[in-house]
Amino acid sequence: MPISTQFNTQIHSGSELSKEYLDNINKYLWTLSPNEILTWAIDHLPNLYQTTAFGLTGLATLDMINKISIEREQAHMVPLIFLDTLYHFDETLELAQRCQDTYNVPLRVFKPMDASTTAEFEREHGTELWKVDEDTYDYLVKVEPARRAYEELDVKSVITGRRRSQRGDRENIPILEVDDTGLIKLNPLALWDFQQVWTYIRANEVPYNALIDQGYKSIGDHHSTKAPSAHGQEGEREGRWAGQQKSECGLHKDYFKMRAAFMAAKKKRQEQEQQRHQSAAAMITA
Ligand SMILES: Nc1ncnc2c1ncn2[C@@H]1O[C@H](COP(=O)(O)OS(=O)(=O)O)[C@@H](OP(=O)(O)O)[C@H]1O
Repeated sequence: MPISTQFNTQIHSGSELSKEYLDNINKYLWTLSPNEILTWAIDHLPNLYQTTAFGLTGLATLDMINKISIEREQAHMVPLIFLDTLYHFDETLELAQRCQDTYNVPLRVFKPMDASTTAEFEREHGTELWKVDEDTYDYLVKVEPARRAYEELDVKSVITGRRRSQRGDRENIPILEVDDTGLIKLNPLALWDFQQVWTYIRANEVPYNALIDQGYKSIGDHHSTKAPSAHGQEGEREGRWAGQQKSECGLHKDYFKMRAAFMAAKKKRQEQEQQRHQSAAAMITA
């Protein structure tokens, strides 16, 4: 693929990419196929990883990267990061293993900081934290583990499975962006719709989640992913946080805002706890 000379230089960090550069490169990447976008990214982006929950978009991307690696006679060129929230369906965990076996791809798994099992997490935070305080839940199971992964692995760029046709906050996502921490994010299939992804998966015999055959289209934590009705799921992400305003898990929101909200909620909980202790102590001494 002949790369426009304007974009044929190695990128070292997100902070060097101006808004003007991002506007221009997005116009350029827009003209390329996902395969060409990934090839460009592999050759030009620093410390590149793929972050995936093994959704259909991520799986198609994984397969494309695998084909590029085979063509270059190299081992799989982009390692995976999976954030294990401890509430994934068994089918998702099984798929993670199947992908590792099929593609021989390095997989790094990150769990919440203070728990490696659901029982441990629930001992610390109660049995339904996602209902009681969803922002704290998102921070603990996705936002903080992701940040820890990026720091530990010195990740400078990540590939995500977000697409415009998933609507909501994703309606206008660019192919290349830089987040508030300076992390470069590549959304190589941003312009594809569900049908294009599904056609690719079938045509290339890509492994996929067994729940898809039961009508699910987007799969997250089991407690917030609704089973499809008899007619299946119309909107691609309608089964996620169904009936709630929410449509994102926090992973793709501003990190510093999410952290500030988490710290504020923690401080409030500590103050309430302290007040309860003081009232209890006052009652005993009265
Ligand atoms: N648990 C976990 N681990 C690693 N990466 C993850 C995770 N959850 C979301 N993602 C990344 O976000 C992409 C979109 O995911 P979803 O559509 O499921 O939405 S959400 O992020 O959960 O709100 C998703 O795309 P896929 O690769 O298609 O799964 C990933 O790039």
